[in-house]
Amino acid sequence: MPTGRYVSSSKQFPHSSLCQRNSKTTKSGDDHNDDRGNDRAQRIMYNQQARQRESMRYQIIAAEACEPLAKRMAQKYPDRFTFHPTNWLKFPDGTDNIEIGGFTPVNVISGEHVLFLASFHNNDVTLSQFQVMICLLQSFIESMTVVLPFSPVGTMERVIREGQVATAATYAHMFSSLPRCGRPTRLMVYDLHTLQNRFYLHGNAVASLHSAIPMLKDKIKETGVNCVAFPDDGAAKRFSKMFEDMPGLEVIVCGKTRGEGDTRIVTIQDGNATDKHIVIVDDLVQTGGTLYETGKVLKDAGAASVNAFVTHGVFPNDSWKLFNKGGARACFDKFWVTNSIPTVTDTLPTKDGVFEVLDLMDLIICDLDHFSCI
Ligand SMILES: O=P(O)(O)OC[C@H]1O[C@H](OP(=O)(O)OP(=O)(O)O)[C@H](O)[C@@H]1O
Repeated sequence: MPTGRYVSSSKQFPHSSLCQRNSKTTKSGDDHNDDRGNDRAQRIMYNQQARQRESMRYQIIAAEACEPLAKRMAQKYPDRFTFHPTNWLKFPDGTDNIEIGGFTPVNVISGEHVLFLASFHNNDVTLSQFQVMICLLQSFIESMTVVLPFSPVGTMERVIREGQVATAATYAHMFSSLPRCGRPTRLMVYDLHTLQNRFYLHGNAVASLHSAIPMLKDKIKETGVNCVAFPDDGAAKRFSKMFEDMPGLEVIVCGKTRGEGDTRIVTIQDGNATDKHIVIVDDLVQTGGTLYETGKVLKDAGAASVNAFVTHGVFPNDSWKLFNKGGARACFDKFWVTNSIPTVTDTLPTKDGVFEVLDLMDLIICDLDHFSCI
């Protein structure tokens, strides 16, 4: 049973290398500013607040698909996270019969900071999770942070005909209408399709936007990749600034138009692929048409090797099979994807060397303490 909201300083969360990259807030102030008394006092206060945030402890409630992640977090940092399994049951008529963990035999949730690990991989589980979020927010909790690594409706943010439903906006409406526990719900999302979607939230929910690109940068340093390629202008605008601290890394920007079905027409707009070891970077893969056409164009232009990275492997209808060894689109040496959609990436074959699933756990834990990482 938790004994307080914060762990003692001797049990603070140990920084991972991912956190150290963002650890400006926890470093002591530079001496050359000592003469500016106000600045120094402000900095000390800021650092104290940052340290307090890093030692904040959370009670974890997780969607069924996120239970393995919740267990791993609690196992690795038991002073910081306590996981309470929830019974996601159904009545015979298919309606929810849920019992949230941590309330019986003793209520250890009320008065605490709750971390809700969410996965919206279909409408049924999404509705169940909204019901649990409402119930938690009505249970006198101190705060609620929802980690939804992949927002599946991110691409449905606009309509071209009256009557179509922009589900990015309607989901945001549902989040915004959640009860308030005293402060707004923090919604942590990774590599949201379009950044402006954050402004669809209002009222009782605030978006906290994060990126998995730091994990790709580690892979670039480990391998011989010396060039990043963006399949379209949107991806270039979205991600290119995140690589500015890697001097020597070449950049290629492509242009994409969509045809019928999964037809994509890709052309190189800027940059030279000759003899480069390239990684194509995008937020998500669905049919794989975008990545495949980009890979083909880069190889035709003389690339020495081509790899792919996406944060979200959506892969409807097992479209990943085409990229696996022997598949009709097996054009990548490595295909990196995070486990933001565990129901999909847990099924990816990783033994034959094409797919590598990057674990978001340490990044999520680090990002809990750093509010703007885009
Ligand atoms: O694997 P695929 O089926 O090719 O889909 C993946 C592509 O779809 C999305 O872009 P989209 O073309 O929707 O961008 P837009 O918002 O500019 O239309 C996403 O950013 C990828 O580039």
